[in-house]
Amino acid sequence: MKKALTIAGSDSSGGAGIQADLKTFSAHGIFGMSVITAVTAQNTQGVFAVQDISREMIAAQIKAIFEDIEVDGLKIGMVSQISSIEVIAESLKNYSPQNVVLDPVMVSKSGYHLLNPEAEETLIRKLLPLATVVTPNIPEAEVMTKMSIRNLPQMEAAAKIIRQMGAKNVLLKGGHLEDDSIDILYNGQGFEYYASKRIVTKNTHGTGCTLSSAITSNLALGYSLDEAVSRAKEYISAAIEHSLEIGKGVGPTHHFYELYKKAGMMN
Ligand SMILES: Nc1ncnc2c1ncn2[C@@H]1O[C@H](COP(=O)(O)OP(=O)(O)O)[C@@H](O)[C@H]1O
Ligand SMILES: Cc1ncc(COP(=O)(O)OP(=O)(O)O)c(N)n1
Repeated sequence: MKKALTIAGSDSSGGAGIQADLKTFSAHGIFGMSVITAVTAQNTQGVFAVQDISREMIAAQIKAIFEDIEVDGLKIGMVSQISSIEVIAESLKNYSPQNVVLDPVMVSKSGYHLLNPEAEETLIRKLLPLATVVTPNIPEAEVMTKMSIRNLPQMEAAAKIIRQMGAKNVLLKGGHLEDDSIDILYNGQGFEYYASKRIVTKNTHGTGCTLSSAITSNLALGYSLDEAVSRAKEYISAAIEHSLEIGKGVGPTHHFYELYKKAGMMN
């Protein structure tokens, strides 16, 4: 059985973070493991508190896994502060992990700064070079490039700049634009495009986490990056199509049974 690890924050409401990642790994028939970087108190209406896990405990979790278990795919999600980023980068150097998907989580849809803005530069400098692919959304790409992104040509220009910052591949997600939802992958030579019809729903909590952990799952299963993204896009589209009216705010995507069967059967 293939094994994947998520290094990310816990979402008490289960829609994003570690919880979304583990559900996605399971749906793909992957054995999921976690290193928790922070515990958040959040629900469909907002983020109310965050407690960071100490750098010693983050290092100990990473060591415990890598010294014992083979990791076929690694996703890095919410990392809130400079010291956490530094310890993750230092620890991972000992293990040279393959198939690393970096979701540079910065601000939740409810507007909470999950990454301390002071840590943005450290995240780019320390984690980007470790990533097989980095998956910013439009606001994250705007922070990274300091440019405004409103259309496809601007997405392409931003992806080129982010790759120059040290990522091997850049998947810039278009979920925040108004038109059809198009994600673009840049590998330094050319672009691949992954388009889907915009699904009209308010329930999109955890879309970025789900997409990045689906890519990680597919890479762990041995798919090429292009195939991994293409399959992950199918997965997230179905999970949004069937998203749940849970809570009073932005409900979560749904890793429903048929989707488990589909992702699993496609293995
Ligand atoms: N309303 C939607 N309809 C279809 N796909 C969507 C929609 N919203 C987001 N997506 C897709 O979900 C994935 C996550 O995108 P995005 O919402 O931009 O990221 P994040 O959750 O990090 O803000 C991308 O593949 C994006 O294209
Ligand atoms: C613990 C935790 N990690 C990441 C996020 C952000 O998740 P995302 O998939 O980008 O979805 P939104 O929260 O923006 O809806 C999070 N909220 N919590």
